[in-house]
Amino acid sequence: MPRARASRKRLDPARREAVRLLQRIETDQAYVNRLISAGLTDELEPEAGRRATEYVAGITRWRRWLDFLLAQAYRGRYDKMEPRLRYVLYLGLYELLFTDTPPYAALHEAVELARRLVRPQAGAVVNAVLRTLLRQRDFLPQPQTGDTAEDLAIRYSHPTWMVQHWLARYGPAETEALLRYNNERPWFGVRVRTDRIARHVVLHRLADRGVEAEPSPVLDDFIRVRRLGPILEDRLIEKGLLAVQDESAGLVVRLLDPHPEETIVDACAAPGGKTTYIATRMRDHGRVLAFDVHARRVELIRKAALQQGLTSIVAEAVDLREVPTRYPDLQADRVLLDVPCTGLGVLAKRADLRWHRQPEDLSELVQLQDELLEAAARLVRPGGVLVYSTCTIEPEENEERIRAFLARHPNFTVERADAWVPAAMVTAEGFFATWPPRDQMDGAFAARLRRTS
Ligand SMILES: C[S@@+](CC[C@H](N)C(=O)[O-])C[C@H]1O[C@@H](n2cnc3c(N)ncnc32)[C@H](O)[C@@H]1O
Repeated sequence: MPRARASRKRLDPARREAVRLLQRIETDQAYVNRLISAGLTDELEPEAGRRATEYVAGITRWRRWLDFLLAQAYRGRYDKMEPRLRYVLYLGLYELLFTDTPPYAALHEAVELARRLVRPQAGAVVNAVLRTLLRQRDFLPQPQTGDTAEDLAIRYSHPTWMVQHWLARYGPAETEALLRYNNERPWFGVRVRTDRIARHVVLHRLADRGVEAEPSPVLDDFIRVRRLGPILEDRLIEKGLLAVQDESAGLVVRLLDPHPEETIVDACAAPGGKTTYIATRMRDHGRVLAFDVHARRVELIRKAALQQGLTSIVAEAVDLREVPTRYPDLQADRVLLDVPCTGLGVLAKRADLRWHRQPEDLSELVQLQDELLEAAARLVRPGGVLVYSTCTIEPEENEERIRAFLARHPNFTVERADAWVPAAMVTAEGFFATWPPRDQMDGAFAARLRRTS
């Protein structure tokens, strides 16, 4: 009998693992990216591990929209549904809406998961809910709360406060473009050590392996790839030939424009993505002093420097605010201050960040950003350069910090970014600012300031 045979079949390990991970995320408040690197069951085949993490990342991203649809189709009290049944429904609906899995297979797998991981009768519930939504797939119910921010936040699965924030600043069309971008599979930036391997050689090698990749249109030593897996498997990173780095981060280093033989301070440096690019641009001649307050993260800078064969980098665990007193004579040619920020420019890459951020984070971070700017400014020699950068699109952490800083420090002036980065990414005030849907990279900001006296 086909039914009896189907239920004896082994459950698909990737889907079973996805349900287990969803449970861990909810009960332990675990971060998705940490789980993905450390939490997978050991005996899982690599392909199943990849699929499980893709399910979990996608479901995490789309959770609010999935909840909305499931609540419409479920005949009981959705808010009282047992968590495990909800995870199975998330997975089934996610597969139906966002993957190439044939609908019949997605439905069948979800029903089997419910029968075996929840209880035999739960299969019927899953079958009914998913079939209802499958029938409506081309005209799904839409939120109509009467509040534009709330409707967009549900439809694109973001917290309402974030959408309110962006609507007020960017208007509905730009906000919707950003919300869409945050849910799409982004390009990943990869820096090529072009002093060791030509960019076109890397592109050919990736093409041979069927990896979608293209040269960066804005940086001659970067490429963009749709999947990082093959690069990691190829061990090109361990060999020091490639580094995963968003193009927006690369452009910040171009804006700093370090030269050989200079003394550079990378003031908030871990894990060292920009530090190693700075040293590479200096052909490893000069001094790059890399500070970070977290000792464990400082180890990552050292590891990256070693891997990439860069000896001009000296990394130290220290709170930046103590550096001017610890090293009263330190006067650098250039200082990069890549501050801790809300990270709201990188939501496309970090599936769960949107759910961890709170509006209150902003005021705390802004205060720290001001303090770090004060310390960094004291490390710049007269005539030297200070670059302040973030990976957020929030003006409070960007333009507003620089305007306030300039009001306190008349001996610093803005140098327009046009000479170092594409003009389309330069604001009227001369700052570097990317817009993810337009530039197809993370949202980032940087200001280049010159100390005049
Ligand atoms: C945006 S990340 C830096 C990313 C890094 N520049 C890169 O490109 O790889 C901000 C860093 O600031 C560090 N940080 C936070 N508070 C600090 C402080 N008071 N002093 C020094 N570093 C600090 C954090 O540990 C974090 O590594």
